[in-house]
Amino acid sequence: MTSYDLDVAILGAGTAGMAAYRAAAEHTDKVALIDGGPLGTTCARVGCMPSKLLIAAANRAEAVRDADKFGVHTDTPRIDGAAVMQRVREERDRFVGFVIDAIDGFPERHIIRENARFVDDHTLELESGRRLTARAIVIATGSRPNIAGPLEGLGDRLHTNQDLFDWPDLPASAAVFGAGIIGLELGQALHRLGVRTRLFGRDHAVGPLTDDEVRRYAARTFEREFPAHWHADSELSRTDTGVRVKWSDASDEDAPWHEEEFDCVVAATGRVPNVDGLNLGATSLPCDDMGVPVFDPLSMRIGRSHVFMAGDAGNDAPLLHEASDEGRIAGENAALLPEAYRKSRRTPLSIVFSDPQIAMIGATHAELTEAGTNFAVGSVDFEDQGRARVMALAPGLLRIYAERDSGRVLGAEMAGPEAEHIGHLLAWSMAEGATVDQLLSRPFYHPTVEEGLRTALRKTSEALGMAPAPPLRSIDCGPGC
Ligand SMILES: Cc1cc2nc3c(=O)[nH]c(=O)nc-3n(C[C@H](O)[C@H](O)[C@H](O)COP(=O)(O)OP(=O)(O)OC[C@H]3O[C@@H](n4cnc5c(N)ncnc54)[C@H](O)[C@@H]3O)c2cc1C
Ligand SMILES: NC(=O)c1ccc[n+]([C@@H]2O[C@H](COP(=O)([O-])OP(=O)(O)OC[C@H]3O[C@@H](n4cnc5c(N)ncnc54)[C@H](O)[C@@H]3O)[C@@H](O)[C@H]2O)c1
Repeated sequence: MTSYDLDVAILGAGTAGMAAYRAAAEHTDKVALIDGGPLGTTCARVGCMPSKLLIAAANRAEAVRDADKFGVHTDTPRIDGAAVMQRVREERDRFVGFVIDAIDGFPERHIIRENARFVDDHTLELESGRRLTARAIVIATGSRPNIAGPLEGLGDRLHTNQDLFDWPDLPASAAVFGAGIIGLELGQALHRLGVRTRLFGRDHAVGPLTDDEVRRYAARTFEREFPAHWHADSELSRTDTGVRVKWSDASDEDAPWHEEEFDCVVAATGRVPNVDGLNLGATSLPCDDMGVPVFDPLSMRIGRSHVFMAGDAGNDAPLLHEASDEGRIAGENAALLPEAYRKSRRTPLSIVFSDPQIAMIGATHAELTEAGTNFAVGSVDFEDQGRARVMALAPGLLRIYAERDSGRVLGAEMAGPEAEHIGHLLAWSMAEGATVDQLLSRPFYHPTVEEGLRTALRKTSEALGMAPAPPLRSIDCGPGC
Protein backbone atom coordinates (compact mmCIF):
# COMPACT_ATOMS: atom_id res chain seq x y z
CA MET A 1 0.00 0.00 0.00
CA THR A 2 1.33 3.47 -0.92
CA SER A 3 2.27 5.58 2.06
CA TYR A 4 1.59 9.30 1.92
CA ASP A 5 2.89 12.21 4.02
CA LEU A 6 -0.70 13.28 4.65
CA ASP A 7 -4.15 11.73 4.63
CA VAL A 8 -5.76 15.04 3.63
CA ALA A 9 -4.19 18.19 2.18
CA ILE A 10 -6.45 21.23 1.94
CA LEU A 11 -5.43 24.02 -0.42
CA GLY A 12 -6.81 27.33 0.82
CA ALA A 13 -7.67 28.49 4.34
CA GLY A 14 -10.75 30.51 3.45
CA THR A 15 -14.27 29.69 4.63
CA ALA A 16 -14.44 26.49 2.57
CA GLY A 17 -10.92 25.36 3.48
CA MET A 18 -11.40 25.96 7.19
CA ALA A 19 -14.67 24.00 7.15
CA ALA A 20 -12.92 21.20 5.25
CA TYR A 21 -10.07 21.22 7.75
CA ARG A 22 -12.40 20.98 10.75
CA ALA A 23 -14.31 18.07 9.17
CA ALA A 24 -11.16 16.18 8.13
CA ALA A 25 -9.42 16.73 11.48
CA GLU A 26 -12.28 14.86 13.18
CA HIS A 27 -11.01 11.73 11.43
CA THR A 28 -7.23 12.09 11.07
CA ASP A 29 -4.25 13.92 12.51
CA LYS A 30 -2.37 13.64 9.19
CA VAL A 31 -4.05 16.74 7.78
CA ALA A 32 -2.66 20.06 6.56
CA LEU A 33 -4.32 23.40 5.84
CA ILE A 34 -2.11 25.05 3.22
CA ASP A 35 -2.32 28.76 2.36
CA GLY A 36 0.39 31.29 1.50
CA GLY A 37 -1.94 34.27 1.07
CA PRO A 38 -3.24 36.71 3.64
CA LEU A 39 -5.41 34.79 6.11
CA GLY A 40 -8.82 36.02 7.26
CA THR A 41 -11.06 34.79 4.37
CA THR A 42 -12.43 36.70 1.42
CA CYS A 43 -15.73 37.12 3.27
CA ALA A 44 -14.27 38.93 6.27
CA ARG A 45 -11.35 40.72 4.56
CA VAL A 46 -12.63 41.94 1.21
CA GLY A 47 -16.14 40.53 0.71
CA CYS A 48 -19.38 40.11 2.65
CA MET A 49 -18.46 42.00 5.79
CA PRO A 50 -16.67 45.17 4.60
CA SER A 51 -19.19 45.55 1.77
CA LYS A 52 -22.07 45.38 4.26
CA LEU A 53 -20.26 47.91 6.47
CA LEU A 54 -20.01 50.35 3.57
CA ILE A 55 -23.68 49.75 2.69
CA ALA A 56 -24.69 50.34 6.32
CA ALA A 57 -23.07 53.79 6.26
CA ALA A 58 -24.67 54.57 2.90
CA ASN A 59 -28.14 53.54 4.07
CA ARG A 60 -27.76 55.64 7.20
CA ALA A 61 -27.04 58.69 5.01
CA GLU A 62 -30.05 57.86 2.84
CA ALA A 63 -32.30 57.54 5.89
CA VAL A 64 -31.30 61.05 6.93
CA ARG A 65 -32.14 62.37 3.44
CA ASP A 66 -35.42 60.44 3.53
CA ALA A 67 -36.50 61.92 6.85
CA ASP A 68 -38.14 64.83 4.99
CA LYS A 69 -40.82 62.43 3.74
CA PHE A 70 -42.01 62.04 7.33
CA GLY A 71 -42.02 65.76 8.02
CA VAL A 72 -38.79 65.42 9.97
CA HIS A 73 -36.45 68.03 8.54
CA THR A 74 -32.70 67.74 8.80
CA ASP A 75 -29.81 69.34 7.04
CA THR A 76 -28.35 67.50 4.06
CA PRO A 77 -26.06 64.91 5.64
CA ARG A 78 -22.37 65.81 5.57
CA ILE A 79 -20.45 62.67 4.68
CA ASP A 80 -17.01 62.41 6.22
CA GLY A 81 -15.48 59.92 3.82
CA ALA A 82 -12.39 59.33 5.95
CA ALA A 83 -14.58 58.51 8.98
CA VAL A 84 -16.81 56.24 6.89
CA MET A 85 -13.79 54.28 5.66
CA GLN A 86 -12.21 54.21 9.11
CA ARG A 87 -15.30 52.48 10.56
CA VAL A 88 -15.36 50.06 7.64
CA ARG A 89 -11.71 49.15 8.27
CA GLU A 90 -11.95 48.96 12.05
CA GLU A 91 -15.01 46.69 12.05
CA ARG A 92 -13.57 44.68 9.15
CA ASP A 93 -10.36 44.15 11.15
CA ARG A 94 -12.40 42.83 14.10
CA PHE A 95 -14.08 40.26 11.86
CA VAL A 96 -10.74 39.27 10.33
CA GLY A 97 -9.31 39.00 13.85
CA PHE A 98 -11.98 36.41 14.76
CA VAL A 99 -10.92 34.28 11.79
CA ILE A 100 -7.21 34.57 12.61
CA ASP A 101 -8.00 33.59 16.22
CA ALA A 102 -9.76 30.47 14.91
CA ILE A 103 -6.76 29.50 12.76
CA ASP A 104 -4.40 30.21 15.67
CA GLY A 105 -6.46 27.67 17.61
CA PHE A 106 -5.62 24.92 15.11
CA PRO A 107 -2.51 22.82 15.98
CA GLU A 108 0.56 24.50 14.47
CA ARG A 109 1.69 21.23 12.88
CA HIS A 110 -1.42 21.31 10.68
CA ILE A 111 -0.82 24.78 9.19
CA ILE A 112 1.47 25.45 6.23
CA ARG A 113 1.86 29.11 5.26
CA GLU A 114 2.80 28.62 1.62
CA ASN A 115 0.81 28.22 -1.58
CA ALA A 116 0.84 24.87 -3.32
CA ARG A 117 0.49 23.45 -6.83
CA PHE A 118 0.15 19.96 -8.22
CA VAL A 119 3.15 17.98 -9.44
CA ASP A 120 1.04 14.90 -10.13
CA ASP A 121 -2.23 13.44 -8.88
CA HIS A 122 -1.00 12.90 -5.32
CA THR A 123 2.01 15.25 -5.06
CA LEU A 124 1.95 18.93 -4.17
CA GLU A 125 4.83 21.37 -4.41
CA LEU A 126 5.03 24.31 -2.01
CA GLU A 127 6.50 27.68 -2.99
CA SER A 128 9.68 26.78 -1.10
CA GLY A 129 10.12 23.76 -3.37
CA ARG A 130 9.20 21.31 -0.61
CA ARG A 131 7.04 18.43 -1.82
CA LEU A 132 4.24 16.66 0.01
CA THR A 133 2.18 13.66 -0.94
CA ALA A 134 -1.44 13.29 0.11
CA ARG A 135 -3.92 10.43 -0.09
CA ALA A 136 -6.76 12.95 -0.66
CA ILE A 137 -6.76 16.65 -1.56
CA VAL A 138 -9.36 19.42 -1.23
CA ILE A 139 -9.09 22.39 -3.59
CA ALA A 140 -10.56 25.42 -1.78
CA THR A 141 -8.52 28.21 -3.34
CA GLY A 142 -11.35 30.73 -3.80
CA SER A 143 -11.71 33.23 -6.64
CA ARG A 144 -10.45 36.68 -7.66
CA PRO A 145 -11.90 39.63 -9.58
CA ASN A 146 -12.16 39.22 -13.33
CA ILE A 147 -10.47 42.14 -15.09
CA ALA A 148 -10.64 42.00 -18.85
CA GLY A 149 -11.01 44.07 -22.02
CA PRO A 150 -11.37 47.83 -21.65
CA LEU A 151 -10.66 47.69 -17.91
CA GLU A 152 -7.10 46.55 -18.41
CA GLY A 153 -4.46 49.24 -18.46
CA LEU A 154 -6.08 51.67 -16.03
CA GLY A 155 -3.28 51.16 -13.51
CA ASP A 156 -3.84 52.67 -10.09
CA ARG A 157 -7.16 54.21 -11.20
CA LEU A 158 -8.72 50.75 -11.31
CA HIS A 159 -10.14 49.39 -8.07
CA THR A 160 -11.85 46.18 -7.05
CA ASN A 161 -13.17 44.74 -3.80
CA GLN A 162 -9.56 43.64 -3.16
CA ASP A 163 -8.43 47.20 -2.32
CA LEU A 164 -11.55 49.37 -2.12
CA PHE A 165 -12.18 48.80 1.59
CA ASP A 166 -8.68 50.08 2.37
CA TRP A 167 -9.36 53.48 0.78
CA PRO A 168 -8.34 56.17 3.28
CA ASP A 169 -11.16 58.38 1.98
CA LEU A 170 -14.01 58.29 -0.53
CA PRO A 171 -13.27 59.49 -4.08
CA ALA A 172 -15.27 62.36 -5.55
CA SER A 173 -16.45 60.18 -8.45
CA ALA A 174 -16.39 56.58 -9.64
CA ALA A 175 -17.52 54.66 -12.71
CA VAL A 176 -18.69 51.22 -11.61
CA PHE A 177 -18.43 48.46 -14.22
CA GLY A 178 -20.63 45.38 -13.86
CA ALA A 179 -24.27 45.51 -12.75
CA GLY A 180 -24.08 42.12 -11.04
CA ILE A 181 -24.28 41.60 -7.31
CA ILE A 182 -21.09 43.43 -6.33
CA GLY A 183 -21.67 46.30 -8.79
CA LEU A 184 -25.19 46.95 -7.51
CA GLU A 185 -24.19 46.80 -3.85
CA LEU A 186 -21.06 48.94 -4.15
CA GLY A 187 -22.40 51.28 -6.85
CA GLN A 188 -25.48 52.23 -4.86
CA ALA A 189 -23.48 52.54 -1.63
CA LEU A 190 -20.94 54.90 -3.22
CA HIS A 191 -23.75 56.98 -4.72
CA ARG A 192 -25.50 57.25 -1.34
CA LEU A 193 -22.20 58.28 0.24
CA GLY A 194 -22.03 61.28 -2.06
CA VAL A 195 -19.65 59.87 -4.68
CA ARG A 196 -20.67 60.90 -8.22
CA THR A 197 -21.34 57.40 -9.51
CA ARG A 198 -22.40 55.92 -12.83
CA LEU A 199 -23.07 52.19 -13.26
CA PHE A 200 -22.26 50.40 -16.52
CA GLY A 201 -23.70 46.92 -17.06
CA ARG A 202 -23.90 44.40 -19.81
CA ASP A 203 -26.68 42.35 -21.40
CA HIS A 204 -29.33 44.13 -19.27
CA ALA A 205 -28.29 42.13 -16.21
CA VAL A 206 -29.57 43.50 -12.91
CA GLY A 207 -27.85 41.50 -10.18
CA PRO A 208 -28.76 37.81 -10.44
CA LEU A 209 -32.39 38.35 -11.58
CA THR A 210 -33.62 36.10 -14.39
CA ASP A 211 -37.34 36.99 -14.31
CA ASP A 212 -37.76 39.80 -16.85
CA GLU A 213 -40.64 41.42 -14.98
CA VAL A 214 -38.72 41.66 -11.72
CA ARG A 215 -35.54 42.63 -13.57
CA ARG A 216 -37.21 45.51 -15.42
CA TYR A 217 -38.95 46.66 -12.23
CA ALA A 218 -35.64 46.66 -10.36
CA ALA A 219 -33.85 48.46 -13.19
CA ARG A 220 -36.45 51.24 -13.19
CA THR A 221 -36.22 51.59 -9.41
CA PHE A 222 -32.42 51.85 -9.39
CA GLU A 223 -32.43 54.25 -12.37
CA ARG A 224 -34.63 56.65 -10.45
CA GLU A 225 -31.90 56.89 -7.83
CA PHE A 226 -28.60 56.93 -9.75
CA PRO A 227 -27.42 56.86 -13.38
CA ALA A 228 -27.27 53.28 -14.64
CA HIS A 229 -26.76 51.84 -18.13
CA TRP A 230 -27.75 48.20 -18.20
CA HIS A 231 -26.31 47.42 -21.64
CA ALA A 232 -23.51 49.80 -22.49
CA ASP A 233 -20.72 49.91 -25.01
CA SER A 234 -17.79 51.71 -23.47
CA GLU A 235 -14.30 52.99 -24.13
CA LEU A 236 -12.00 53.90 -21.28
CA SER A 237 -8.84 55.95 -21.27
CA ARG A 238 -6.60 57.30 -18.56
CA THR A 239 -6.20 61.03 -18.14
CA ASP A 240 -3.83 62.98 -15.88
CA THR A 241 -6.50 63.18 -13.20
CA GLY A 242 -8.60 60.07 -13.65
CA VAL A 243 -10.38 57.99 -16.27
CA ARG A 244 -12.43 59.20 -19.22
CA VAL A 245 -15.38 56.94 -19.98
CA LYS A 246 -17.14 57.14 -23.35
CA TRP A 247 -20.32 55.11 -23.56
CA SER A 248 -23.38 54.49 -25.66
CA ASP A 249 -26.43 52.25 -25.52
CA ALA A 250 -25.27 48.90 -26.93
CA SER A 251 -28.82 47.94 -27.98
CA ASP A 252 -28.95 50.76 -30.54
CA GLU A 253 -26.13 51.21 -33.02
CA ASP A 254 -27.28 54.77 -33.78
CA ALA A 255 -27.28 55.72 -30.11
CA PRO A 256 -25.21 58.82 -29.35
CA TRP A 257 -21.93 58.55 -27.44
CA HIS A 258 -21.54 60.32 -24.11
CA GLU A 259 -18.41 61.18 -22.22
CA GLU A 260 -17.61 61.79 -18.57
CA GLU A 261 -14.46 61.81 -16.47
CA PHE A 262 -14.23 59.98 -13.15
CA ASP A 263 -11.61 59.83 -10.42
CA CYS A 264 -11.51 56.07 -10.72
CA VAL A 265 -13.14 52.91 -12.04
CA VAL A 266 -14.50 50.18 -9.78
CA ALA A 267 -14.57 46.82 -11.54
CA ALA A 268 -17.25 44.36 -10.45
CA THR A 269 -17.21 42.32 -13.62
CA GLY A 270 -17.43 38.79 -12.23
CA ARG A 271 -14.89 36.51 -10.60
CA VAL A 272 -12.40 33.91 -11.80
CA PRO A 273 -11.79 30.68 -9.83
CA ASN A 274 -8.23 30.41 -8.50
CA VAL A 275 -7.43 27.13 -10.23
CA ASP A 276 -5.25 28.35 -13.10
CA GLY A 277 -2.15 28.47 -10.89
CA LEU A 278 -2.57 24.93 -9.60
CA ASN A 279 -0.90 23.19 -12.55
CA LEU A 280 -3.93 20.93 -12.95
CA GLY A 281 -2.53 19.90 -16.34
CA ALA A 282 -0.08 17.71 -14.44
CA THR A 283 -2.99 15.68 -13.05
CA SER A 284 -5.56 13.37 -14.60
CA LEU A 285 -8.46 15.50 -13.26
CA PRO A 286 -11.23 16.26 -15.80
CA CYS A 287 -11.76 20.00 -16.30
CA ASP A 288 -14.41 22.11 -18.07
CA ASP A 289 -13.80 24.79 -20.74
CA MET A 290 -12.78 27.29 -18.05
CA GLY A 291 -10.21 24.87 -16.62
CA VAL A 292 -12.32 24.21 -13.51
CA PRO A 293 -12.39 20.54 -12.42
CA VAL A 294 -15.75 18.87 -13.01
CA PHE A 295 -17.20 17.63 -9.73
CA ASP A 296 -20.37 16.22 -8.19
CA PRO A 297 -22.00 19.03 -6.15
CA LEU A 298 -23.42 16.51 -3.67
CA SER A 299 -20.14 14.77 -2.76
CA MET A 300 -17.80 17.53 -4.04
CA ARG A 301 -15.69 14.76 -5.57
CA ILE A 302 -13.97 15.25 -8.93
CA GLY A 303 -14.99 12.21 -10.98
CA ARG A 304 -13.89 9.00 -9.23
CA SER A 305 -10.69 10.69 -8.03
CA HIS A 306 -9.32 11.41 -4.55
CA VAL A 307 -9.58 15.19 -5.12
CA PHE A 308 -12.51 17.37 -3.98
CA MET A 309 -13.62 20.93 -4.73
CA ALA A 310 -15.08 23.40 -2.22
CA GLY A 311 -16.15 27.05 -2.26
CA ASP A 312 -15.64 29.68 -4.94
CA ALA A 313 -12.87 27.64 -6.60
CA GLY A 314 -15.60 25.34 -7.92
CA ASN A 315 -17.56 28.30 -9.38
CA ASP A 316 -20.88 26.64 -8.56
CA ALA A 317 -22.68 28.73 -5.93
CA PRO A 318 -20.15 31.36 -4.85
CA LEU A 319 -21.81 32.31 -1.57
CA LEU A 320 -20.58 32.15 1.99
CA HIS A 321 -22.97 29.54 3.40
CA GLU A 322 -22.47 27.33 0.34
CA ALA A 323 -18.67 27.57 0.70
CA SER A 324 -18.99 26.46 4.28
CA ASP A 325 -21.27 23.50 3.42
CA GLU A 326 -19.09 22.45 0.52
CA GLY A 327 -15.98 22.58 2.69
CA ARG A 328 -17.59 20.37 5.30
CA ILE A 329 -18.72 17.78 2.75
CA ALA A 330 -15.38 17.81 0.91
CA GLY A 331 -13.28 17.60 4.10
CA GLU A 332 -15.26 14.71 5.52
CA ASN A 333 -15.29 12.77 2.26
CA ALA A 334 -11.56 13.37 1.74
CA ALA A 335 -10.87 11.88 5.16
CA LEU A 336 -13.25 8.95 4.64
CA LEU A 337 -12.06 7.90 1.18
CA PRO A 338 -12.70 5.41 -0.46
CA GLU A 339 -16.19 6.26 0.84
CA ALA A 340 -17.52 9.56 -0.55
CA TYR A 341 -21.01 10.28 0.67
CA ARG A 342 -23.46 12.39 -1.31
CA LYS A 343 -25.17 14.94 0.93
CA SER A 344 -28.36 16.76 0.00
CA ARG A 345 -27.86 20.50 -0.39
CA ARG A 346 -29.88 23.37 1.01
CA THR A 347 -32.61 25.21 -0.87
CA PRO A 348 -30.84 27.81 -3.01
CA LEU A 349 -31.00 31.29 -1.50
CA SER A 350 -29.12 34.38 -2.46
CA ILE A 351 -29.61 37.95 -1.33
CA VAL A 352 -28.31 41.23 -2.72
CA PHE A 353 -28.03 43.95 -0.08
CA SER A 354 -29.04 46.77 -2.39
CA ASP A 355 -32.10 48.94 -1.74
CA PRO A 356 -34.49 47.52 -2.74
CA GLN A 357 -32.90 44.24 -1.77
CA ILE A 358 -32.95 41.36 -4.22
CA ALA A 359 -33.65 37.76 -3.24
CA MET A 360 -33.45 34.62 -5.36
CA ILE A 361 -35.09 31.61 -3.77
CA GLY A 362 -35.19 28.00 -5.02
CA ALA A 363 -35.30 27.47 -8.76
CA THR A 364 -34.92 30.63 -10.85
CA HIS A 365 -37.47 31.67 -13.47
CA ALA A 366 -34.87 30.91 -16.16
CA GLU A 367 -34.17 27.43 -14.80
CA LEU A 368 -37.87 26.53 -14.62
CA THR A 369 -38.48 27.84 -18.11
CA GLU A 370 -35.45 26.06 -19.57
CA ALA A 371 -36.48 22.79 -17.91
CA GLY A 372 -39.98 23.07 -19.40
CA THR A 373 -41.55 22.92 -15.92
CA ASN A 374 -45.31 23.43 -15.79
CA PHE A 375 -45.62 26.24 -13.25
CA ALA A 376 -47.94 29.11 -12.35
CA VAL A 377 -46.86 32.58 -11.21
CA GLY A 378 -48.36 34.84 -8.58
CA SER A 379 -47.00 38.26 -7.74
CA VAL A 380 -47.31 41.27 -5.50
CA ASP A 381 -46.32 44.84 -6.18
CA PHE A 382 -45.19 46.46 -2.92
CA GLU A 383 -45.93 49.98 -4.20
CA ASP A 384 -49.25 50.02 -2.29
CA GLN A 385 -48.43 47.49 0.41
CA GLY A 386 -49.51 48.71 3.83
CA ARG A 387 -46.38 48.35 5.94
CA ALA A 388 -44.03 49.23 3.08
CA ARG A 389 -45.89 52.52 2.63
CA VAL A 390 -46.01 53.22 6.39
CA MET A 391 -42.23 52.89 6.52
CA ALA A 392 -41.71 54.62 3.11
CA LEU A 393 -39.65 51.60 2.01
CA ALA A 394 -38.39 51.24 -1.53
CA PRO A 395 -41.10 49.68 -3.70
CA GLY A 396 -40.74 46.22 -5.14
CA LEU A 397 -42.05 43.19 -6.91
CA LEU A 398 -42.18 39.57 -5.72
CA ARG A 399 -43.04 36.74 -8.12
CA ILE A 400 -43.62 33.22 -6.81
CA TYR A 401 -43.44 30.10 -9.00
CA ALA A 402 -45.52 27.06 -8.00
CA GLU A 403 -45.86 23.66 -9.63
CA ARG A 404 -49.20 23.08 -11.34
CA ASP A 405 -51.28 20.24 -9.91
CA SER A 406 -49.25 19.90 -6.68
CA GLY A 407 -49.20 23.59 -5.74
CA ARG A 408 -45.67 23.13 -4.37
CA VAL A 409 -43.59 26.31 -4.25
CA LEU A 410 -40.63 25.86 -6.60
CA GLY A 411 -38.98 29.26 -6.48
CA ALA A 412 -39.33 33.02 -6.31
CA GLU A 413 -37.52 36.16 -7.38
CA MET A 414 -37.93 39.46 -5.62
CA ALA A 415 -36.63 43.00 -5.69
CA GLY A 416 -38.31 44.77 -2.84
CA PRO A 417 -38.59 45.65 0.83
CA GLU A 418 -37.24 43.22 3.43
CA ALA A 419 -36.32 40.73 0.70
CA GLU A 420 -33.68 39.23 3.00
CA HIS A 421 -36.45 38.14 5.40
CA ILE A 422 -39.12 37.19 2.85
CA GLY A 423 -36.38 35.20 1.09
CA HIS A 424 -35.62 33.23 4.25
CA LEU A 425 -39.31 32.51 4.91
CA LEU A 426 -39.78 31.18 1.41
CA ALA A 427 -36.52 29.19 1.39
CA TRP A 428 -37.31 27.58 4.75
CA SER A 429 -40.85 26.73 3.58
CA MET A 430 -39.56 25.28 0.34
CA ALA A 431 -37.09 23.15 2.28
CA GLU A 432 -40.14 21.60 3.97
CA GLY A 433 -41.76 21.02 0.55
CA ALA A 434 -44.60 23.43 1.39
CA THR A 435 -47.47 24.12 -1.00
CA VAL A 436 -49.04 27.52 -1.56
CA ASP A 437 -52.12 26.47 0.43
CA GLN A 438 -50.00 25.32 3.37
CA LEU A 439 -48.21 28.66 3.45
CA LEU A 440 -51.51 30.53 3.34
CA SER A 441 -52.59 28.68 6.48
CA ARG A 442 -49.67 30.22 8.43
CA PRO A 443 -50.25 33.34 10.58
CA PHE A 444 -49.59 36.73 9.03
CA TYR A 445 -49.41 39.56 11.53
CA HIS A 446 -50.78 42.98 10.71
CA PRO A 447 -49.36 45.32 9.57
CA THR A 448 -46.21 43.64 8.25
CA VAL A 449 -44.40 43.38 4.95
CA GLU A 450 -45.14 39.63 5.15
CA GLU A 451 -48.76 40.48 4.31
CA GLY A 452 -47.41 41.31 0.87
CA LEU A 453 -46.06 37.76 0.69
CA ARG A 454 -49.59 36.55 1.49
CA THR A 455 -51.00 38.58 -1.39
CA ALA A 456 -48.47 36.97 -3.77
CA LEU A 457 -49.38 33.52 -2.42
CA ARG A 458 -53.10 34.21 -2.93
CA LYS A 459 -52.41 35.31 -6.50
CA THR A 460 -50.37 32.14 -7.02
CA SER A 461 -53.24 30.05 -5.68
CA GLU A 462 -55.55 31.80 -8.15
CA ALA A 463 -53.09 31.23 -11.02
CA LEU A 464 -52.96 27.53 -10.09
CA GLY A 465 -56.76 27.40 -10.36
CA MET A 466 -56.93 26.41 -6.69
CA ALA A 467 -58.76 29.48 -5.34
CA PRO A 468 -60.74 32.44 -6.64
CA ALA A 469 -59.09 35.78 -7.30
CA PRO A 470 -58.30 37.57 -4.04
CA PRO A 471 -60.35 40.76 -3.53
CA LEU A 472 -58.71 43.86 -5.05
CA ARG A 473 -58.30 45.54 -1.68
CA SER A 474 -58.43 42.76 0.89
CA ILE A 475 -60.08 43.93 4.10
CA ASP A 476 -59.54 40.80 6.18
CA CYS A 477 -56.42 42.25 7.71
CA GLY A 478 -57.33 45.87 7.98
CA PRO A 479 -56.65 48.80 5.70
CA GLY A 480 -53.84 48.98 3.22
CA CYS A 481 -52.70 45.39 3.05
C1 LIG B 1 -17.33 42.00 -2.45
C2 LIG B 1 -17.94 40.67 -2.09
C3 LIG B 1 -19.06 40.63 -1.30
C4 LIG B 1 -19.62 39.40 -0.95
N1 LIG B 1 -20.75 39.41 -0.18
C5 LIG B 1 -21.32 38.23 0.14
C6 LIG B 1 -22.47 38.21 0.96
O1 LIG B 1 -22.98 39.25 1.39
N2 LIG B 1 -23.02 37.01 1.26
C7 LIG B 1 -22.50 35.84 0.78
O2 LIG B 1 -23.05 34.77 1.08
N3 LIG B 1 -21.39 35.83 0.01
C8 LIG B 1 -20.79 37.00 -0.32
N4 LIG B 1 -19.66 37.00 -1.08
C9 LIG B 1 -19.13 35.70 -1.54
C10 LIG B 1 -18.29 35.02 -0.41
O3 LIG B 1 -17.40 35.96 0.13
C11 LIG B 1 -17.51 33.86 -1.02
O4 LIG B 1 -18.42 32.96 -1.62
C12 LIG B 1 -16.70 33.10 0.02
O5 LIG B 1 -15.93 33.97 0.78
C13 LIG B 1 -15.79 32.07 -0.66
O6 LIG B 1 -15.00 31.39 0.28
P1 LIG B 1 -13.81 30.44 -0.19
O7 LIG B 1 -13.34 29.70 1.01
O8 LIG B 1 -14.23 29.66 -1.37
O9 LIG B 1 -12.67 31.40 -0.70
P2 LIG B 1 -11.65 32.37 0.08
O10 LIG B 1 -12.19 32.86 1.37
O11 LIG B 1 -11.22 33.37 -0.94
O12 LIG B 1 -10.42 31.43 0.44
C14 LIG B 1 -9.53 30.95 -0.56
C15 LIG B 1 -8.13 30.85 0.06
O13 LIG B 1 -7.31 30.12 -0.83
C16 LIG B 1 -6.00 30.65 -0.78
N5 LIG B 1 -5.27 30.19 -1.97
C17 LIG B 1 -5.38 30.63 -3.24
N6 LIG B 1 -4.54 29.94 -4.04
C18 LIG B 1 -3.91 29.03 -3.25
C19 LIG B 1 -2.93 28.01 -3.49
N7 LIG B 1 -2.41 27.79 -4.69
N8 LIG B 1 -2.51 27.26 -2.46
C20 LIG B 1 -3.00 27.45 -1.20
N9 LIG B 1 -3.91 28.42 -0.92
C21 LIG B 1 -4.36 29.17 -1.94
C22 LIG B 1 -6.23 32.14 -0.66
O14 LIG B 1 -5.09 32.78 -0.09
C23 LIG B 1 -7.46 32.20 0.27
O15 LIG B 1 -7.08 32.34 1.62
C24 LIG B 1 -19.05 38.19 -1.42
C25 LIG B 1 -17.89 38.23 -2.20
C26 LIG B 1 -17.34 39.45 -2.53
C27 LIG B 1 -16.09 39.47 -3.36
N1 LIG C 1 -24.87 39.66 -1.29
C1 LIG C 1 -24.17 38.61 -1.71
O1 LIG C 1 -24.48 37.47 -1.42
C2 LIG C 1 -22.96 38.82 -2.56
C3 LIG C 1 -22.41 40.08 -2.67
C4 LIG C 1 -21.33 40.24 -3.51
C5 LIG C 1 -20.80 39.15 -4.18
N2 LIG C 1 -21.34 37.93 -4.03
C6 LIG C 1 -20.79 36.78 -4.80
O2 LIG C 1 -19.72 37.20 -5.63
C7 LIG C 1 -19.97 36.78 -6.97
C8 LIG C 1 -19.34 37.73 -7.93
O3 LIG C 1 -20.03 38.98 -7.96
P1 LIG C 1 -19.92 39.92 -9.23
O4 LIG C 1 -20.90 41.02 -9.07
O5 LIG C 1 -18.50 40.28 -9.50
O6 LIG C 1 -20.30 38.96 -10.41
P2 LIG C 1 -21.66 38.75 -11.18
O7 LIG C 1 -21.43 37.59 -12.07
O8 LIG C 1 -22.83 38.78 -10.27
O9 LIG C 1 -21.80 40.06 -12.09
C9 LIG C 1 -20.82 40.49 -12.98
C10 LIG C 1 -21.52 41.34 -14.03
O10 LIG C 1 -20.54 42.08 -14.74
C11 LIG C 1 -20.95 42.14 -16.10
N3 LIG C 1 -19.77 42.47 -16.90
C12 LIG C 1 -18.72 41.68 -17.22
N4 LIG C 1 -17.81 42.38 -17.93
C13 LIG C 1 -18.30 43.64 -18.04
C14 LIG C 1 -17.83 44.84 -18.65
N5 LIG C 1 -16.65 44.90 -19.27
N6 LIG C 1 -18.60 45.95 -18.57
C15 LIG C 1 -19.78 45.93 -17.91
N7 LIG C 1 -20.28 44.83 -17.32
C16 LIG C 1 -19.54 43.71 -17.39
C17 LIG C 1 -21.55 40.78 -16.35
O11 LIG C 1 -22.39 40.80 -17.47
C18 LIG C 1 -22.31 40.53 -15.04
O12 LIG C 1 -23.61 41.04 -15.11
C19 LIG C 1 -21.48 36.70 -7.07
O13 LIG C 1 -21.87 35.77 -8.05
C20 LIG C 1 -21.89 36.27 -5.71
O14 LIG C 1 -21.97 34.88 -5.65
C21 LIG C 1 -22.42 37.75 -3.24
